[in-house]
Amino acid sequence: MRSISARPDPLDAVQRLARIVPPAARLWPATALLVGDTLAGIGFAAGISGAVVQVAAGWGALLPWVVLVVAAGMVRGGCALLAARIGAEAAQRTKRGVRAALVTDLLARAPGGRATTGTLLATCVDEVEALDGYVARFLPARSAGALAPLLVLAVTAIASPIAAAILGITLIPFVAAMILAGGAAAEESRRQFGALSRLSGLFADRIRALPILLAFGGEQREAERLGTASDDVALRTMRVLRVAFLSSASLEFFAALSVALVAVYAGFNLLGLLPFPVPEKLDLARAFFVLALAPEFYLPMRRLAAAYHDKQAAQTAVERFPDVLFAPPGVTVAALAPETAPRITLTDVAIAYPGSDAPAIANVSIDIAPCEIVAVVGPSGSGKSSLLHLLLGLAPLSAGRVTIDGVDLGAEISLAAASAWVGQTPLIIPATLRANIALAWPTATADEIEQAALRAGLGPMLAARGLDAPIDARGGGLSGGEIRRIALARALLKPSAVLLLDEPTAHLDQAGEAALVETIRAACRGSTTLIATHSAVLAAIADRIVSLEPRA
Ligand SMILES: Nc1ncnc2c1ncn2[C@@H]1O[C@H](COP(=O)(O)OP(=O)(O)OP(=O)(O)O)[C@@H](O)[C@H]1O
Repeated sequence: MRSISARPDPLDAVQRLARIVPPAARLWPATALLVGDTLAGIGFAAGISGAVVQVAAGWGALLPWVVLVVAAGMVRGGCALLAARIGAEAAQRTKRGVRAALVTDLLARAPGGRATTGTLLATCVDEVEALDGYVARFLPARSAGALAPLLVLAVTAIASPIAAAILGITLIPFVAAMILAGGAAAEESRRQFGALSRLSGLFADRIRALPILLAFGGEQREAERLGTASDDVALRTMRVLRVAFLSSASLEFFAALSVALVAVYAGFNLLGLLPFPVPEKLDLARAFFVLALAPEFYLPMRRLAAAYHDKQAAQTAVERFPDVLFAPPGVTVAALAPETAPRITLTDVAIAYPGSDAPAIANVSIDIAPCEIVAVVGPSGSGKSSLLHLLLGLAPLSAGRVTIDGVDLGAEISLAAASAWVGQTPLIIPATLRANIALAWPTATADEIEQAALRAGLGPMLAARGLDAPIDARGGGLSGGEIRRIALARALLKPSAVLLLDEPTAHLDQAGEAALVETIRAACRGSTTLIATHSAVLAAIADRIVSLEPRA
């Protein structure tokens, strides 16, 4: 059995992020490097203060401090570089995993729903990209931001407890500004994502529909809609930038204020000019040390503040991901894959699509013996395709029971893995004819693909253009009949115990249909087969004909 989908679980953005990104603890090498950067910063400050004190004592006394300054500077550069690389690699892995899960979900998804191809594309490309900064920068910066300032505070307190107290007090407005800016950024970021997704969706869908738009003269109207959507993105982006600049300006202000206060205190203490008594007397080395160290106190938090926007963007993005990505492990939809032709039994089956008032079919009972061929006929809209989709897990079973060799085909089990399927609107991918046919059975040999193509009646096309003829995403250069034949070649290629054929001879002339009917008759041998058709010639090859009545 194969896991193909899962039951959604209502989670908020924070819980969703926790499900799909690596825990911060797993980014410990990047965090350790950022803390290492702070330790090197302490060494740098010690080197500066030592050098200042020794500057009059000559090169011999100065040299060790200069070496300390240079070494600390190099360590800082190395730490920053390595932390960025580790974070980027973790982000890359996360994005790859999420995109793979999203695409798997989209491939297993029933057709329909409100999301368009364009918006789904925007989710897979742009919105997954929003996880990059969160994993690469925010998570390591958050852990380091909790640890590194405490280290600096402790070392500062050893040199000057009052300078440490000044740093601690100025932290209050800094954190308050961070929280306020974060809240505003979240809202703007959410709006920007919505606008970006609308634009990407609109653009991708209009490009796909370009020939139709041109044919109906709708290009001007659609160009205007795209223009309005782009203006909206530009406006939202400027608002996000405005909040980002305002918040970073306010944070820089409090950080600079804190360094200035420490500088004034250290200077006045050194000169003995403080207008109030303090329980410590700083010498030049300690005064310089606390002054050089003060910016280090805010550096990890400024790094965190800079990455805070990444967190908001990631939270907004995960809110838009499909619920199925966050299902707890273990709850999955499985695919039945019997190796020999199974008995398929439908008892009082009904299919009601979400949002539809009337069911597409109701009270349908059919018992199909192993290897039996059943033709399903009925007027347009009577539910023939829906019946086939039900077995593939693409339509909901609303009432009744479907069993495959006695095993219930419930909401969580489909026959897709065991079936060869010819749908009414076959998917054509922008690739060669060979790749399009091999889609159904990627491990097929070149000879098997060619045989399937010939049996499906693609001989003339093969002779004229060959199996490596390129096909575009719209199936340009293919006739309706050729697209049908490609779909049939796929079904012939895939070894399967169940054949589900939905109008396989539509778009074919009489001679073409007659030739294909023979191929289909041969292909059905050894499989349990359901054929939805309007063609009396095709229905005639069936062992039994089941007629569906139109629903009022
Ligand atoms: N995904 C869907 N969501 C909502 N309604 C649907 C969906 N698919 C089909 N329907 C509706 O279910 C009914 C049966 O459609 P279905 O395509 O199964 O009929 P059909 O007999 O195969 O028609 P045709 O012969 O024209 O192919 C129709 O009223 C259709 O509008």
